[in-house]
Amino acid sequence: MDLAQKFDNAREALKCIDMHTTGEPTRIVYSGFPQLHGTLLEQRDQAKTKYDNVRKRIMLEPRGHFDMYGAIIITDTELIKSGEAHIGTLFTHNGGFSTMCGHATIALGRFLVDTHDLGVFPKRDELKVDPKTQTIDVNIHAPCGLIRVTVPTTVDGRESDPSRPVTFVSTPAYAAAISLTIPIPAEKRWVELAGRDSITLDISYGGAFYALIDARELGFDGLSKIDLSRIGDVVKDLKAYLMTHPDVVEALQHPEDQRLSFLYSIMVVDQGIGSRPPGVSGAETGLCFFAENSVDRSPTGSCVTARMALAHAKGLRPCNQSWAYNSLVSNHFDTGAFTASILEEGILLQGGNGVDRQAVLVRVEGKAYYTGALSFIVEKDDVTSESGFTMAECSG
Ligand SMILES: O=C(O)[C@H]1NCC[C@@H]1O
Repeated sequence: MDLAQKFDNAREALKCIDMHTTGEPTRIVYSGFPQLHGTLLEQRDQAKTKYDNVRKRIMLEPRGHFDMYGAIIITDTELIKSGEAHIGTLFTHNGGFSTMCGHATIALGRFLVDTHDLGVFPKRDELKVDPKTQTIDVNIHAPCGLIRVTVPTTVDGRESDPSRPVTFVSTPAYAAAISLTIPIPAEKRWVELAGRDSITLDISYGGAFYALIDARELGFDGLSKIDLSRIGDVVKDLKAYLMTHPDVVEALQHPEDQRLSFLYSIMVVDQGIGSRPPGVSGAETGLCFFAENSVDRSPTGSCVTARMALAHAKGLRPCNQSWAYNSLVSNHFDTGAFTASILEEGILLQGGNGVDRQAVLVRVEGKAYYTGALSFIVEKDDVTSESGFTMAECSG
């Protein structure tokens, strides 16, 4: 038997399609992940507590790597049952399971249109092509809520069209704290701060919470030339500290669900630079450290949503104005910026916990491409099969 076929047919095979969005990987797991039950957030809890070894197996080495990212296809959720969503997903990375991911949503959009196996995507036949725009709408249930994705297609709608961007509209986004001044204790004052004892940052929500900090606030001279490993060390240290600071903890209270109330990432921004696709009013660049200090190669779609909400709250971004968001990779290739605009403002999110927020709806667009297809198997005696590893663990 052909070896690839043998792996494909293995009972415990985890089957994946790999894609990338501006260089950021999405490993789409479409078969073989253990069965989960309940609401999507309950399924996320089960995945975390019962199957973290499977996540590690496919995210970490030797099958993945420190900066791998994944999306697990979920075919039964409360929003699928109610008819609002066509499919569900759990997002995963080097540290656990996240609540929203823009770059993976863009990749998933293409995958879901191109998949015609009803065992993988039972509602594929319900998708309709819009003859005017030659696009298909797919509603994806993510842990943060319903994401409306629009995928350009061929005329008959059987395949996605990679030459045009996928767009998505995430759940309502809002600025959670503007211009917070955070004192930095003496033992944490890394050299770049040059004696300053505080930094100023914003916190914004785009399906996950982001702390947004200008590179200069951290003592770096923008993002056009950066010591990646040094800024990574600074951000890691800072994130651990921020998570203990009462003003930050207060800003991270999500109005609807405590399971969404955590600091996912620090996004270091440089407003001054960035490649600028035609038709946008401005551009900026960000360097996103998320989960266990993974570096996003893409412009971070969920943070683009959060940054648009923040700029709107600061009075800098009116509805329908298009803005470009870059990563180091999109600047390097001068292509691949995500563009975004605000579709709706003044959405009131009323929390049972007394936290009310004024939110906006943001449309984000970007392109994703396929890189391959994989079947991961477990061989007897292979110690890495249980849960993979990171080099940091092995080096003590
Ligand atoms: O595009 C995004 O939203 C994501 N990329 C990796 C980290 C974020 O989840």
